Amino acid sequence: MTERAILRLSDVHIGGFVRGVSFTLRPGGVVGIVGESGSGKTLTCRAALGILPDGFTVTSGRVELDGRDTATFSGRDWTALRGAVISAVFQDPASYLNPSLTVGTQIAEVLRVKLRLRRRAARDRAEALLASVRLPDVSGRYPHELSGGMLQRALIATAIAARPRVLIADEATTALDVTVQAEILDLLADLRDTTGLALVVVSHDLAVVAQLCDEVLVMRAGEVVEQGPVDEVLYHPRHEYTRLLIEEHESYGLDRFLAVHHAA
Ligand SMILES: Nc1ncnc2c1ncn2[C@@H]1O[C@H](COP(=O)(O)OP(=O)(O)OP(=O)(O)O)[C@@H](O)[C@H]1O
Repeated sequence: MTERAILRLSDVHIGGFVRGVSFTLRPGGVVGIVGESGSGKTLTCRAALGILPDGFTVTSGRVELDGRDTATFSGRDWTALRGAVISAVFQDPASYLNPSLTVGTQIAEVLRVKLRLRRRAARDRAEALLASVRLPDVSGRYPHELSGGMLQRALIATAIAARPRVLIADEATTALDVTVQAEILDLLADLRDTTGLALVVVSHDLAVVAQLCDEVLVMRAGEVVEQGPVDEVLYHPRHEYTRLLIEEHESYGLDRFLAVHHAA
Protein backbone atom coordinates (compact mmCIF):
# COMPACT_ATOMS: atom_id res chain seq x y z
CA MET A 1 0.00 0.00 0.00
CA THR A 2 1.72 3.16 -1.10
CA GLU A 3 -1.14 5.59 -0.91
CA ARG A 4 -0.56 8.59 1.27
CA ALA A 5 -1.57 8.44 4.91
CA ILE A 6 -4.91 10.02 5.67
CA LEU A 7 -4.41 9.88 9.44
CA ARG A 8 -1.10 9.51 11.21
CA LEU A 9 -0.45 9.55 14.94
CA SER A 10 3.21 9.74 15.91
CA ASP A 11 4.15 9.09 19.53
CA VAL A 12 1.06 10.92 20.79
CA HIS A 13 0.93 11.70 24.48
CA ILE A 14 -2.15 13.13 26.19
CA GLY A 15 -0.99 14.28 29.59
CA GLY A 16 -0.22 11.17 31.60
CA PHE A 17 -3.35 9.45 30.29
CA VAL A 18 -2.11 8.34 26.87
CA ARG A 19 1.60 7.70 26.43
CA GLY A 20 3.08 7.15 23.02
CA VAL A 21 0.43 6.05 20.51
CA SER A 22 1.51 5.75 16.87
CA PHE A 23 -0.27 4.41 13.83
CA THR A 24 -0.71 5.22 10.18
CA LEU A 25 -4.00 4.89 8.37
CA ARG A 26 -4.21 4.86 4.60
CA PRO A 27 -7.35 4.92 2.43
CA GLY A 28 -9.21 1.63 2.86
CA GLY A 29 -7.10 0.72 5.90
CA VAL A 30 -8.62 -0.39 9.19
CA VAL A 31 -6.82 0.05 12.50
CA GLY A 32 -8.28 -1.43 15.67
CA ILE A 33 -7.69 -0.31 19.22
CA VAL A 34 -8.48 -2.77 21.98
CA GLY A 35 -7.92 -2.74 25.70
CA GLU A 36 -9.70 -2.57 28.99
CA SER A 37 -11.91 0.27 30.15
CA GLY A 38 -9.94 3.42 30.92
CA SER A 39 -6.91 2.39 28.85
CA GLY A 40 -7.02 5.52 26.72
CA LYS A 41 -8.79 4.31 23.58
CA THR A 42 -11.40 7.05 23.51
CA LEU A 43 -8.94 9.82 24.37
CA THR A 44 -6.79 8.67 21.44
CA CYS A 45 -9.81 8.94 19.13
CA ARG A 46 -10.79 12.29 20.51
CA ALA A 47 -7.28 13.59 19.86
CA ALA A 48 -7.64 12.53 16.22
CA LEU A 49 -11.00 14.33 16.03
CA GLY A 50 -9.83 17.48 17.81
CA ILE A 51 -12.43 17.00 20.56
CA LEU A 52 -10.41 16.22 23.67
CA PRO A 53 -12.32 16.95 26.89
CA ASP A 54 -11.54 20.17 28.74
CA GLY A 55 -8.18 20.03 30.44
CA PHE A 56 -6.79 17.39 28.05
CA THR A 57 -4.33 18.26 25.26
CA VAL A 58 -1.85 16.49 23.05
CA THR A 59 1.22 17.18 25.18
CA SER A 60 3.73 15.68 22.77
CA GLY A 61 3.84 13.84 19.47
CA ARG A 62 1.86 14.66 16.35
CA VAL A 63 -1.56 14.04 14.91
CA GLU A 64 -1.56 14.53 11.13
CA LEU A 65 -4.75 14.59 9.13
CA ASP A 66 -4.44 14.39 5.35
CA GLY A 67 -0.78 15.37 5.63
CA ARG A 68 -1.38 18.41 7.85
CA ASP A 69 -0.23 18.76 11.45
CA THR A 70 -3.42 19.25 13.47
CA ALA A 71 -1.51 21.26 16.10
CA THR A 72 -1.71 24.15 13.63
CA PHE A 73 -5.51 23.90 13.26
CA SER A 74 -7.84 26.62 14.48
CA GLY A 75 -11.31 25.86 15.78
CA ARG A 76 -12.62 26.87 12.39
CA ASP A 77 -10.27 24.46 10.60
CA TRP A 78 -11.52 21.64 12.80
CA THR A 79 -15.14 22.55 12.16
CA ALA A 80 -14.50 22.42 8.44
CA LEU A 81 -12.68 19.09 8.61
CA ARG A 82 -14.90 17.23 11.03
CA GLY A 83 -17.52 15.43 9.03
CA ALA A 84 -15.80 16.23 5.75
CA VAL A 85 -12.44 14.52 6.32
CA ILE A 86 -12.77 12.72 9.63
CA SER A 87 -15.97 11.62 11.29
CA ALA A 88 -17.07 9.38 14.12
CA VAL A 89 -19.79 7.17 15.52
CA PHE A 90 -19.95 6.30 19.18
CA GLN A 91 -21.94 4.02 21.42
CA ASP A 92 -25.48 5.11 22.28
CA PRO A 93 -26.60 6.51 18.91
CA ALA A 94 -29.84 7.94 20.31
CA SER A 95 -27.95 10.62 22.21
CA TYR A 96 -26.37 11.92 19.00
CA LEU A 97 -29.59 12.38 17.09
CA ASN A 98 -32.07 15.16 17.64
CA PRO A 99 -35.31 13.55 18.89
CA SER A 100 -37.50 16.25 17.37
CA LEU A 101 -36.27 15.97 13.79
CA THR A 102 -36.82 13.14 11.35
CA VAL A 103 -33.78 11.12 10.43
CA GLY A 104 -33.91 12.34 6.83
CA THR A 105 -34.07 15.98 7.91
CA GLN A 106 -31.00 15.57 10.13
CA ILE A 107 -28.92 14.05 7.39
CA ALA A 108 -30.14 16.65 4.90
CA GLU A 109 -29.04 19.35 7.35
CA VAL A 110 -25.50 17.97 7.43
CA LEU A 111 -25.48 17.96 3.64
CA ARG A 112 -26.71 21.55 3.45
CA VAL A 113 -24.07 22.79 5.89
CA LYS A 114 -21.08 20.65 4.90
CA LEU A 115 -21.62 20.21 1.16
CA ARG A 116 -23.78 23.31 0.62
CA LEU A 117 -26.45 21.29 -1.14
CA ARG A 118 -29.82 22.88 -1.76
CA ARG A 119 -32.86 21.62 0.08
CA ARG A 120 -34.16 19.31 -2.62
CA ALA A 121 -30.75 17.86 -3.49
CA ALA A 122 -29.98 17.38 0.20
CA ARG A 123 -33.22 15.50 0.73
CA ASP A 124 -32.61 13.22 -2.23
CA ARG A 125 -29.04 12.56 -1.17
CA ALA A 126 -30.19 11.84 2.41
CA GLU A 127 -32.53 9.18 1.06
CA ALA A 128 -29.74 7.67 -1.01
CA LEU A 129 -27.46 7.62 2.04
CA LEU A 130 -30.10 5.91 4.13
CA ALA A 131 -30.58 3.34 1.37
CA SER A 132 -26.81 2.77 1.33
CA VAL A 133 -26.92 1.81 5.01
CA ARG A 134 -29.87 -0.47 4.21
CA LEU A 135 -32.51 1.80 5.67
CA PRO A 136 -34.50 2.62 2.55
CA ASP A 137 -37.74 3.72 4.17
CA VAL A 138 -36.93 5.62 7.33
CA SER A 139 -36.24 9.12 6.05
CA GLY A 140 -39.54 10.44 7.44
CA ARG A 141 -39.26 8.72 10.78
CA TYR A 142 -38.19 10.09 14.14
CA PRO A 143 -35.34 8.56 16.17
CA HIS A 144 -37.69 7.12 18.79
CA GLU A 145 -39.40 5.11 16.06
CA LEU A 146 -36.22 3.21 15.24
CA SER A 147 -34.52 0.22 16.88
CA GLY A 148 -30.99 0.47 18.28
CA GLY A 149 -29.47 -1.13 15.19
CA MET A 150 -31.43 1.17 12.87
CA LEU A 151 -30.35 4.19 14.89
CA GLN A 152 -26.72 3.17 14.64
CA ARG A 153 -27.11 2.81 10.86
CA ALA A 154 -28.78 6.21 10.67
CA LEU A 155 -25.88 7.65 12.64
CA ILE A 156 -23.38 6.03 10.32
CA ALA A 157 -25.28 7.54 7.37
CA THR A 158 -25.06 10.93 9.09
CA ALA A 159 -21.36 10.47 9.85
CA ILE A 160 -20.49 9.59 6.24
CA ALA A 161 -22.87 12.13 4.66
CA ALA A 162 -20.13 14.65 3.86
CA ARG A 163 -17.89 11.89 2.47
CA PRO A 164 -15.18 11.78 5.11
CA ARG A 165 -12.04 9.78 4.37
CA VAL A 166 -11.74 8.43 7.93
CA LEU A 167 -14.49 7.12 10.17
CA ILE A 168 -13.84 6.42 13.82
CA ALA A 169 -16.16 3.79 15.25
CA ASP A 170 -15.72 3.93 19.02
CA GLU A 171 -17.60 1.03 20.61
CA ALA A 172 -20.15 1.65 17.86
CA THR A 173 -21.62 -1.84 18.05
CA THR A 174 -21.19 -2.49 21.76
CA ALA A 175 -24.79 -1.86 22.79
CA LEU A 176 -26.24 -3.93 19.96
CA ASP A 177 -27.17 -7.58 20.00
CA VAL A 178 -24.84 -9.96 18.21
CA THR A 179 -26.81 -10.25 14.97
CA VAL A 180 -27.26 -6.52 14.57
CA GLN A 181 -23.62 -6.00 15.51
CA ALA A 182 -22.57 -8.35 12.72
CA GLU A 183 -24.75 -6.41 10.25
CA ILE A 184 -23.16 -3.10 11.25
CA LEU A 185 -19.67 -4.59 10.92
CA ASP A 186 -20.59 -5.85 7.43
CA LEU A 187 -21.82 -2.41 6.56
CA LEU A 188 -18.56 -0.80 7.65
CA ALA A 189 -16.56 -3.36 5.67
CA ASP A 190 -18.76 -2.62 2.67
CA LEU A 191 -18.15 1.11 2.95
CA ARG A 192 -14.43 0.51 3.18
CA ASP A 193 -14.49 -1.69 0.07
CA THR A 194 -16.74 0.50 -2.04
CA THR A 195 -15.53 3.97 -1.04
CA GLY A 196 -12.02 3.49 0.35
CA LEU A 197 -13.18 4.81 3.68
CA ALA A 198 -10.45 4.27 6.29
CA LEU A 199 -11.59 3.11 9.72
CA VAL A 200 -10.43 3.30 13.29
CA VAL A 201 -12.36 0.67 15.19
CA VAL A 202 -12.31 0.90 18.97
CA SER A 203 -13.66 -2.03 20.87
CA HIS A 204 -13.13 -3.95 24.02
CA ASP A 205 -14.23 -6.94 21.94
CA LEU A 206 -11.38 -8.67 20.14
CA ALA A 207 -13.79 -10.52 17.89
CA VAL A 208 -14.98 -7.23 16.38
CA VAL A 209 -11.41 -6.21 15.69
CA ALA A 210 -10.52 -9.62 14.28
CA GLN A 211 -13.33 -9.38 11.79
CA LEU A 212 -12.61 -5.91 10.47
CA CYS A 213 -9.06 -4.72 11.10
CA ASP A 214 -5.71 -5.03 9.35
CA GLU A 215 -3.69 -3.76 12.26
CA VAL A 216 -4.39 -3.70 15.97
CA LEU A 217 -3.09 -1.74 18.94
CA VAL A 218 -3.50 -3.28 22.36
CA MET A 219 -3.71 -0.59 25.02
CA ARG A 220 -3.38 -0.86 28.74
CA ALA A 221 -3.28 1.98 31.23
CA GLY A 222 -2.52 4.58 28.56
CA GLU A 223 0.20 2.63 26.79
CA VAL A 224 0.34 0.47 23.71
CA VAL A 225 1.61 -2.86 24.96
CA GLU A 226 1.47 -4.59 21.61
CA GLN A 227 0.83 -3.54 18.02
CA GLY A 228 0.95 -5.27 14.64
CA PRO A 229 -1.02 -7.04 11.91
CA VAL A 230 -4.22 -8.51 13.36
CA ASP A 231 -3.30 -12.09 12.48
CA GLU A 232 0.05 -11.82 14.17
CA VAL A 233 -1.17 -10.15 17.34
CA LEU A 234 -4.22 -12.36 17.77
CA TYR A 235 -2.58 -15.65 16.77
CA HIS A 236 0.85 -15.08 18.22
CA PRO A 237 0.43 -12.56 21.00
CA ARG A 238 3.73 -11.61 22.55
CA HIS A 239 2.50 -9.69 25.52
CA GLU A 240 1.01 -11.36 28.55
CA TYR A 241 -1.83 -8.84 28.61
CA THR A 242 -2.82 -9.61 25.01
CA ARG A 243 -2.87 -13.31 25.90
CA LEU A 244 -5.19 -12.57 28.78
CA LEU A 245 -7.54 -10.58 26.56
CA ILE A 246 -7.64 -13.44 24.06
CA GLU A 247 -8.36 -16.00 26.76
CA GLU A 248 -11.17 -13.84 28.08
CA HIS A 249 -12.66 -13.63 24.62
CA GLU A 250 -12.62 -17.28 23.79
CA SER A 251 -16.13 -17.60 25.12
CA TYR A 252 -17.25 -14.97 22.61
CA GLY A 253 -16.19 -17.11 19.70
CA LEU A 254 -13.03 -15.34 18.64
CA ASP A 255 -12.05 -18.44 16.64
CA ARG A 256 -15.07 -18.07 14.46
CA PHE A 257 -14.22 -14.44 13.67
CA LEU A 258 -10.58 -15.29 12.99
CA ALA A 259 -11.75 -17.91 10.53
CA VAL A 260 -13.87 -15.27 8.77
CA HIS A 261 -10.92 -12.90 8.71
CA HIS A 262 -8.62 -15.52 7.21
CA ALA A 263 -11.10 -16.55 4.57
CA ALA A 264 -11.50 -12.93 3.44
N1 LIG B 1 -13.75 13.65 30.36
C1 LIG B 1 -12.84 13.16 31.22
N2 LIG B 1 -12.64 13.73 32.42
C2 LIG B 1 -11.73 13.23 33.28
N3 LIG B 1 -10.97 12.16 33.03
C3 LIG B 1 -11.09 11.55 31.85
C4 LIG B 1 -12.03 12.01 30.87
N4 LIG B 1 -11.95 11.21 29.79
C5 LIG B 1 -10.99 10.29 30.08
N5 LIG B 1 -10.47 10.49 31.31
C6 LIG B 1 -9.39 9.71 31.95
O1 LIG B 1 -8.57 9.14 30.94
C7 LIG B 1 -8.51 7.73 31.07
C8 LIG B 1 -8.63 7.11 29.69
O2 LIG B 1 -9.95 7.25 29.27
P1 LIG B 1 -10.54 6.75 27.89
O3 LIG B 1 -11.94 7.22 27.84
O4 LIG B 1 -9.66 7.14 26.78
O5 LIG B 1 -10.49 5.18 28.10
P2 LIG B 1 -11.12 4.04 27.20
O6 LIG B 1 -10.01 3.08 26.96
O7 LIG B 1 -11.78 4.59 26.01
O8 LIG B 1 -12.15 3.40 28.20
P3 LIG B 1 -13.69 2.95 27.95
O9 LIG B 1 -13.58 1.62 27.23
O10 LIG B 1 -14.22 2.80 29.33
O11 LIG B 1 -14.34 4.01 27.15
C9 LIG B 1 -9.64 7.35 32.00
O12 LIG B 1 -9.28 6.33 32.87
C10 LIG B 1 -9.91 8.58 32.79
O13 LIG B 1 -9.13 8.57 33.98
